[in-house]
Amino acid sequence: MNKTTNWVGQNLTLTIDKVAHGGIFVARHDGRVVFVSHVLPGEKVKAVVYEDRGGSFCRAEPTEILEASPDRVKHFWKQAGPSGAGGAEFGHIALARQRELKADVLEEALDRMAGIKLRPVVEAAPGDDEVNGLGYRTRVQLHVDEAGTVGPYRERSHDVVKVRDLPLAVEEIRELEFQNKNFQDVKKIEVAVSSTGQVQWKIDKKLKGDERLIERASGRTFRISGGGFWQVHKKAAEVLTGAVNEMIAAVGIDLEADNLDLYGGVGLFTGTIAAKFGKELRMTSVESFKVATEDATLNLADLPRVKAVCSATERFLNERVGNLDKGGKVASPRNSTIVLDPPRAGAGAKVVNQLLAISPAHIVYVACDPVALARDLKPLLAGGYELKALRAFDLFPHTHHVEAVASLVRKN
Ligand SMILES: C[S@@+](CC[C@H](N)C(=O)[O-])C[C@H]1O[C@@H](n2cnc3c(N)ncnc32)[C@H](O)[C@@H]1O
Repeated sequence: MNKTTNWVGQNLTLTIDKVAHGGIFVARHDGRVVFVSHVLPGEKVKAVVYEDRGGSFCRAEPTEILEASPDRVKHFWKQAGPSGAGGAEFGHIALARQRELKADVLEEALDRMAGIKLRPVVEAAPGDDEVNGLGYRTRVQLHVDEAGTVGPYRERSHDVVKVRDLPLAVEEIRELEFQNKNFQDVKKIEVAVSSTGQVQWKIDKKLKGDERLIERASGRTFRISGGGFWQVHKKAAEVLTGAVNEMIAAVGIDLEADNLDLYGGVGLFTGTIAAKFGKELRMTSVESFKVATEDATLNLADLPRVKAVCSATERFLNERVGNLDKGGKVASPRNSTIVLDPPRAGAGAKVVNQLLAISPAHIVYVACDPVALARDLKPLLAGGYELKALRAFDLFPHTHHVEAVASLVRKN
């Protein structure tokens, strides 16, 4: 076989080398890379190629495990696995080993993309080990097919898989048993439950149940109206606000400075930073979704020097950078702390350059994608910041996702 032959349908015998970003594993065959799902490093497998667009790599899934890794376990979800229900692509791996693999991905991304040499520890959320990392999702998206069957999509497809249970969902969602009901003329069902016991679901965007969810985290209450972002794992808000506050405590915060909470959602970080460091905190939460900004305004209403602004981060920072050029009416940004928690794609070059122009004393970057984080860290380190601390959390057990929080301090 060579590069000019399309390998789709070929059953290859492969030895798996290492994990790659995105929940897949790397093997080599006949001079090409084969990305294989549902396997483990060190395993010998037979795998069928399902995608080959030419070039240096193709994609395959296992048909037979010839030599299994000692870290392979029976998948907890019968309908998952190769070409099965999506969303539990690490479910065949012992939980502790899943975290090592996530650490491998983060370590490699930091080294390759930002030149950072660091072996992160991926920490479990409290209580997860006791329940094998199940029952944590407070938000679940299900799809409905033409026959009315409700379930997750089959991986790499838009086919709905009939499942009997949703083992990653919290008890309150599992008890609703949407997956055992039949819906006609519906496409999508989104379910969310709050830590204070409310249940909300949307059937093709039509809201049912509680109109607003009330959440508690790190000593504060937050309301979230339909569509607003809230962290998925039931312990995520506590874990992430704890990490952010710990990093801020280690560096210190100037409560008078022009502190910012970028991609602020309903005000989670602003509220919990104020709860820890004082209600006199000056901070602006910047969020592009109007409904979430309205929630943030209410959630932060008791904090006299806090503001929630509805704006794209890029546009907001543009104005701040413009003000610097004019001598600036706003409080000095040089002493400020900026927390940012962007979507999966990361902050990107434009926002990173704006941050460098503002040059705050401390940047706390909350990231849900290790590669996007590493890509954004590189120019920040080159621009005069030092990586003071980095913590990583397993807030999506049985998937490849990993959350990281990085603390960057201006060197001079
Ligand atoms: C990962 S969530 C974090 C929200 C919040 N920090 C939290 O933990 O609850 C990212 C948030 O950024 C918002 N967002 C997405 N793109 C944005 C942009 N360009 N500017 C400002 N906010 C944005 C989303 O609506 C979402 O609320």
